[in-house]
Amino acid sequence: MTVPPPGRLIIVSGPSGAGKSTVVRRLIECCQLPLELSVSATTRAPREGETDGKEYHFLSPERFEALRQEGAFLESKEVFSLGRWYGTLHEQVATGLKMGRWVILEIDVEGAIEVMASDLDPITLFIHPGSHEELEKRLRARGTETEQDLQARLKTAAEEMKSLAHYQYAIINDDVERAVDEICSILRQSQGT
Ligand SMILES: Nc1nc2c(ncn2[C@@H]2O[C@H](COP(=O)(O)OP(=O)(O)O)[C@@H](O)[C@H]2O)c(=O)[nH]1
Ligand SMILES: Nc1ncnc2c1ncn2[C@@H]1O[C@H](COP(=O)(O)OP(=O)(O)O)[C@@H](O)[C@H]1O
Repeated sequence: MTVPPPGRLIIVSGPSGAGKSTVVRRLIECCQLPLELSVSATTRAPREGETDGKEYHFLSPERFEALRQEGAFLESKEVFSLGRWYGTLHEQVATGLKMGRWVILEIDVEGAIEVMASDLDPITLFIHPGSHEELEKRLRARGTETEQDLQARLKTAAEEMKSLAHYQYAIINDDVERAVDEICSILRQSQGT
């Protein structure tokens, strides 16, 4: 039996609305690397069109807390201070890496900094939309948040921008295909490192 080459961990952070999910989805489709998205757990409600187990594992707060107590999470955070939790499951990451996959964590800055301090040696990318005005425009156009949620996301975005220096690469998502090409090149260059 052939042993697969070792996997890599990739962290993608950036303000809500920057286009992380859009870019990551396209990257997985078109970059010729064994990429896979780590499906996080969350206590937030599914949006229209989201499926349990695909975008997230949607859990009750009780179930999430039980998993946290059991140590099932590599990291977990209350993002946006609205009482909703998000967490990366150890198992998702371990299984992917063991199979030689390049596992992508789409996580907030606090969670990312915690993983950066581990021995997992992630490639770290921070995606941003170019300006705060553009971010607000995208969030409003997406139309998935209440006004309270939207304001919390914009406030957190301003904070998250201050952490850009913690990341190896800053990507401006002004154009999805261009951003995807840039990230794909970065990942290809890091092959073998
Ligand atoms: N720490 C941590 N943050 C996460 C995780 N999953 C998602 N997030 C963060 O939570 C934020 C909100 O996610 P979501 O509610 O899906 O909204 P969206 O990013 O605006 O589509 C994202 O921008 C991510 O940065 C996770 O497993 N851990
Ligand atoms: N380069 C871009 N230019 C314009 N709109 C974009 C771009 N990238 C993503 N979007 C749109 O912006 C919104 C937020 O993108 P999304 O991928 O949901 O962001 P995030 O995952 O960072 O919260 C979506 O409606 C998406 O279609």
